[in-house]
Amino acid sequence: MPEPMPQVRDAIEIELEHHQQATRDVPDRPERAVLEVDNVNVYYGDYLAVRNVSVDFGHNEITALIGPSGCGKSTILRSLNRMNDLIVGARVEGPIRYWGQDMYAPGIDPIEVRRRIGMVFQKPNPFPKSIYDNIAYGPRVTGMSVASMDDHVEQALTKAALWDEVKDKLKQSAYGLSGGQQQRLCIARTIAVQPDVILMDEPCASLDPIATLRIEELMAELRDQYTIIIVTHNMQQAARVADRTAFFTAAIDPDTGERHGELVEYDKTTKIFESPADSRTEGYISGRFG
Ligand SMILES: Nc1ncnc2c1ncn2[C@@H]1O[C@H](COP(=O)(O)OP(=O)(O)OP(=O)(O)O)[C@@H](O)[C@H]1O
Repeated sequence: MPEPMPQVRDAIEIELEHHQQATRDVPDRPERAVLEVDNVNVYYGDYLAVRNVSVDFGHNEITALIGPSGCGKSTILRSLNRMNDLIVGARVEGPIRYWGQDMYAPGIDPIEVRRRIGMVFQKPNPFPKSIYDNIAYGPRVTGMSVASMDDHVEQALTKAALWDEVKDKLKQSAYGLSGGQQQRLCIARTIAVQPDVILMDEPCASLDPIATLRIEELMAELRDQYTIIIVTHNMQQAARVADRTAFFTAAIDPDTGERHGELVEYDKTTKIFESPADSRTEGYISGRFG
């Protein structure tokens, strides 16, 4: 096997060292799966975007989905809380179980699925409302029973490590916050409806390095209470924050010439970056392709 590019390798090794100091022991396999993706295909119209994906996401773990552009990371992420339902022509085939229940079964309310499995997007997208109302909105519209909305807002902002920065301006517009603060507000807004899984689609892609670090620290704090699944293009970020990593790629079907995304390898993050089982993973993490 050819030697990895040294600078990419060195950077990841430094992050892994940081990761090992900062994270707990991770069992070889998730002990309790919150979400089980069982041989799933996802289509857009007739196009099979991702095929035969099977993966169990562990409770109170952070899992990173990595891989080259177009391999289906966001497609899989969106299928984990039925966000693909909102895309015309998108279709998920095969069960995805949330605590053992097929979330695509008839009679399952997709709104309730999205309350329990929240999502944070690449670009911070606060509502055009005050900081307070951004947080209070979800509990109000879902009719959540909250003893004191003021306390509830404070708790969500505290969990998202934003309270101290905004406590004196709760009635001001969320648009007055910095990008990193807006992203933490969006995390607080997700937390406010009491999910147990938080999906993050490149949550730091539009943030500077300091704001990125705050979000990564926040993820580590939230892991004790939530299960986090993050799509990232940044391999150092995966090495820093994730307990487990799933590597996807896109392969061309020789019969049809179409590209389909597939899961190549899923394992503990240290294993993926230090001794991957598949040469395609090795090629990607060492920067030889992708
Ligand atoms: N709304 C859509 N309609 C049709 N095809 C789509 C749609 N969204 C994604 N695709 C296709 O599905 C495949 C997987 O895309 P997806 O965005 O999930 O990949 P990705 O790995 O998240 O990519 P990136 O890293 O560039 O965000 C691609 O071929 C893409 O063009």
